[in-house]
Amino acid sequence: MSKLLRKPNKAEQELTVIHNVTTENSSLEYVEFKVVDLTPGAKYAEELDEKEVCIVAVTGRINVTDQEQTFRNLGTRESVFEQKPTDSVYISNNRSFEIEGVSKARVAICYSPSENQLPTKLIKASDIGIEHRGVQNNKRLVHNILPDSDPSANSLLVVEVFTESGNWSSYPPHKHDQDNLPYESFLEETYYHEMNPKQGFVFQRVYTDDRSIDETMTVEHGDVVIVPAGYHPVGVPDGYVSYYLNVMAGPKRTWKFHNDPDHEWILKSRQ
Ligand SMILES: O=C[C@H](O)[C@@H](O)[C@H](O)CC(=O)O
Repeated sequence: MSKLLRKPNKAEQELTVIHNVTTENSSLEYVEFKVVDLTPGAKYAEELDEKEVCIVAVTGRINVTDQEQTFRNLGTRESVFEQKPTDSVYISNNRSFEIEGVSKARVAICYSPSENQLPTKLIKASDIGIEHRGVQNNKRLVHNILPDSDPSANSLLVVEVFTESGNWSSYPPHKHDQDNLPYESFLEETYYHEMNPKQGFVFQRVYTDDRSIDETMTVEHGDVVIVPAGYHPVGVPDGYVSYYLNVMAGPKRTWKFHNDPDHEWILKSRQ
């Protein structure tokens, strides 16, 4: 199995760590990512050092505290495929946090480096920027949870994307693996995937210009794909809807991607 593909832990306890992608157990240097499942009353707590987090109520309802403020009953959906934005909380470096399950909940904890402590921020579902991107078979719905236009974070970018049956996203293939602004930024990335129906799959290719990375993966419900570098398109088979949550981070908090020149004609042919 590809080293870029992570399968979910399927144990079921009060607190279950479904995924734990770290800079120690992956090739990433900026992005870290956890998915935890909580039953009602179960708690997950952590002390942050030089990292910031965005805590996303993926499904179900949670309480979140940074020991100074407490945000209660966060979360707006039982399934991501209700396709409505959800609540998140940004917490900066050198703070601690605790997440408590109010209902059965799945929570994404998105990490990146941070040295300049910023205020904790509730990112309300109602404040999420919604984008309908693409045309023809590249249509996708984007919820910008923590985009580079929001100055609330030091290095973290978080977005969730819905791609309908028979469509592609992160397509035409693009990459952001060069620290070369204004032309391209260097952002590592993780994808947390869900499928509807659950037995579905998508194909995701991660590849570099020199093909030193060239992995095409069959990605299933609950899988994580790690993108240390390279283009990273996603194709969704007929009959299924794809969801993924992206975490991005790098030396500069700017999302400036570069399209694969072999496929950029697709965009130009539709102008
Ligand atoms: O670089 C960002 C990720 O590849 C996705 O968020 C992608 O941009 C989603 C899309 O526009 O299709």
